[in-house]
Amino acid sequence: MAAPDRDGGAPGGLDTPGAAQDRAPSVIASHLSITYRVFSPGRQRDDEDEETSALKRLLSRSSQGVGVREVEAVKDVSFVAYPGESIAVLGRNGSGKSTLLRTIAGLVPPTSGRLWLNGRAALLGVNGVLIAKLSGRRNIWIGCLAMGMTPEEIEAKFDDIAAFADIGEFIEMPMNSYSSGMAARLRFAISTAVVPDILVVDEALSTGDTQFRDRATARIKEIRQQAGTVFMVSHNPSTIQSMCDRALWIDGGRLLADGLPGPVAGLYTRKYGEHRHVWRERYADVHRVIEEQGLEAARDLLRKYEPEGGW
Ligand SMILES: Nc1ncnc2c1ncn2[C@@H]1O[C@H](COP(=O)(O)OP(=O)(O)OP(=O)(O)O)[C@@H](O)[C@H]1O
Repeated sequence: MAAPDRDGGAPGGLDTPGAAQDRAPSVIASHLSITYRVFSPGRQRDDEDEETSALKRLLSRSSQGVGVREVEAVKDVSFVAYPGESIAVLGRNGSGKSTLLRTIAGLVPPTSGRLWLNGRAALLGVNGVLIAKLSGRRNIWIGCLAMGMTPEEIEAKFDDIAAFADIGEFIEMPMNSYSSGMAARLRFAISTAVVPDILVVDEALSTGDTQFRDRATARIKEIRQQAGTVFMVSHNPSTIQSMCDRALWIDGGRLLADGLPGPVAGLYTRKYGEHRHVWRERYADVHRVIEEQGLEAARDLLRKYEPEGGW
């Protein structure tokens, strides 16, 4: 398939970053649309409970009240990504970011348009396969096997994964005894044990302490240096600026802008102001600082966030 024009889906008119355009693209999305079909069980009779009513209508196959609703989550999105790029996907709640990323990771099929991947894509996060009542050690095995590693590869990488997760003796304890930060570190360590050609990160970096974030950032840089392409959803402007060299702004399922992270994040912020995601991240930062450095440090941080004219 011929590569579509790089600016084809980015009516924002922003300069696109100077990626390694002499290299073959890693991802080409051409007029990509993704629609969910949601079964809606229709109206419930007054004299029946919800479950019975839905079941009856299902079994009777009556068309009355039973419907399929379509949700167009991603609409006519086109872009070309290159190895070594780290691309932030910005957008409000429900704008289609996760759907786009899940499609890139091969988890949701496109409804129309074309998606071409040069290499293996992996969604960061092995949540679905890990078993909370089993130990970290067992979960490393389970997660790595699920990612297609051979037992020999797991043996060879095991110590590195455990060291990256930095959970000490907890490795022998069930995962449900971990703090959220420990669990996040373990998941991240497992997920990045093999370097995929295309890494898809959906909010994984919003958990964990500052130190872990730094290590996670370094690990993502390493992946990029090994010629991987990274896509990540982030609502945090500083993460976007420090970790990404390109940003896609998805609004109502459409690609509104595609360009350097600064200008795209600037446009986004101008349209939506301080979106509540930013504040959610800030609250999380404040809580973390309280735990790690105490109240006084958290107060300093809050002062930094204080809007002009005060609270
Ligand atoms: N599995 C699903 N079945 C039906 N509709 C879905 C499904 N997943 C998402 N949607 C719908 O698709 C649209 C896009 O959702 P998506 O999760 O991709 O947005 P998002 O930008 O990632 O949102 P958020 O920032 O809240 O995570 C929304 O209207 C959502 O309700």
